Amino acid sequence: MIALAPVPIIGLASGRFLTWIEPKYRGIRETVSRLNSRLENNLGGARVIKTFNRYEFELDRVSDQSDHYHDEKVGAIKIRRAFFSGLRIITGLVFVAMLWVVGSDIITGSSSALEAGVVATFFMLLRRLYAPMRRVGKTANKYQLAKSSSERVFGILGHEPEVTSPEDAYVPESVEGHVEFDDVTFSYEENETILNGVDLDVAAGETVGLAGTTGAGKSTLLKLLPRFYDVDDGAVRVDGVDVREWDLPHLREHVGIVEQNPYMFSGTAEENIAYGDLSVLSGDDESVSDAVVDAAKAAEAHEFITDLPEGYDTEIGERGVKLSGGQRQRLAIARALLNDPEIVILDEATSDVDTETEEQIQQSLDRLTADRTAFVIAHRLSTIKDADRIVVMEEGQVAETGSHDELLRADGDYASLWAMQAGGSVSGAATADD
Ligand SMILES: Nc1ncnc2c1ncn2[C@@H]1O[C@H](COP(=O)(O)OP(=O)(O)OP(=O)(O)O)[C@@H](O)[C@H]1O
Repeated sequence: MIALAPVPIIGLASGRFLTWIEPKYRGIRETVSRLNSRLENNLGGARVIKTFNRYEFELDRVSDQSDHYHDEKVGAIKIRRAFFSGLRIITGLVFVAMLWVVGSDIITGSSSALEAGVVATFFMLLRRLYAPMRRVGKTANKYQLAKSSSERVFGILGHEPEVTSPEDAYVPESVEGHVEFDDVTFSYEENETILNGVDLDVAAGETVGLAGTTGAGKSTLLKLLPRFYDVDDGAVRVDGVDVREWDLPHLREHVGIVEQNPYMFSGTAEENIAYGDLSVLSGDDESVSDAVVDAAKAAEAHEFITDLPEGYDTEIGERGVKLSGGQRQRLAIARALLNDPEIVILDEATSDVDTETEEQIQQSLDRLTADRTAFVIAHRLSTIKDADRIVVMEEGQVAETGSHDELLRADGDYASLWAMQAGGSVSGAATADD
């Protein structure tokens, strides 16, 4: 009975231990993830930190997070140490008590059943009984540690995407590229309407330029087309079918996007262009795919790529850090050309580049938008001057539509934006162009 006395005590203590250690382990996971994201931010924003000389500030913020992590970790270690030491003390004390009782029995000869050899064997077996009992505690500890880690992992894995394909999704045999925004209302946050009743019918093959003051909702409107978000009210239709009824991968395959600051993966120039259509990669390291070269030529990117140290095989580094903004844009246009979508979205593709680069990008854009439905958001109005139609957005609504000449004659928002740019307050490009 003395030998078995620790069993219920260890069982109870293990139960208490689990409830004490659980919040500590969860705290450790949370603080370490905050510390990691702070470090990642610092690495990603290293240039901004250097520019503003914010070493000390960032060091303090990292130290703060590091201290929180340290405190949580030390808290867990204290509980763990108390628990495991407690287990050893309990089993040790029982061992001593057993020695005392049995030993004195043998010495005094009061128990005829106990011989020294039997007692020695009994104590050896007792050690074998206590070792797994202590292991129960260790297993409980590992279980709790794994539980708090897996809660975080499965929390992410189990996250349901808000935008998914419906059952019996629409899969088109061919796509024309007719796009309708029908009374579209949208907000990112509740009660903060960003788009308010936008109506826009764009024929297949038409090029629409979007203009308007910053924050008017131009980018947001176009994010609804490949379903990065869903409308709150109204509908976005492609070829007469609501995008929410489309098979999502098919929809996105037919909508190409060139962002102002396109993302480049670490890898070669060829691989980054081929991302638009991975089937063109032959797997042969020696030769460059003809389709990639054709796309690069159409995007005015071939020349600078062949000037790179290893041409198309040059590693352009994580996020394309070895390329200029204009070069990255042309690679992104080549990537989109290779995918050959029926609908393209170009978001402010010509801002922030010099005049020569702008001309090259303009040429590649013209090739990209030809024979496709195209939406071009541009801060430099010269980029969209020749669009079939220009849509001016203000405060989440369509304020004006028409051709460049019609809008100038109407003397509204577009005319004043144009006059402002021609006056050189935004960029000199419009002046030169006009
Ligand atoms: N992911 C987001 N979450 C919450 N609000 C957002 C998000 N993206 C944009 N907004 C808000 O939506 C409004 C419209 O932004 P949007 O980027 O569509 O404007 P824009 O007309 O394209 O502006 P710009 O010409 O400066 O790019 C802005 O007030 C912006 O703060």
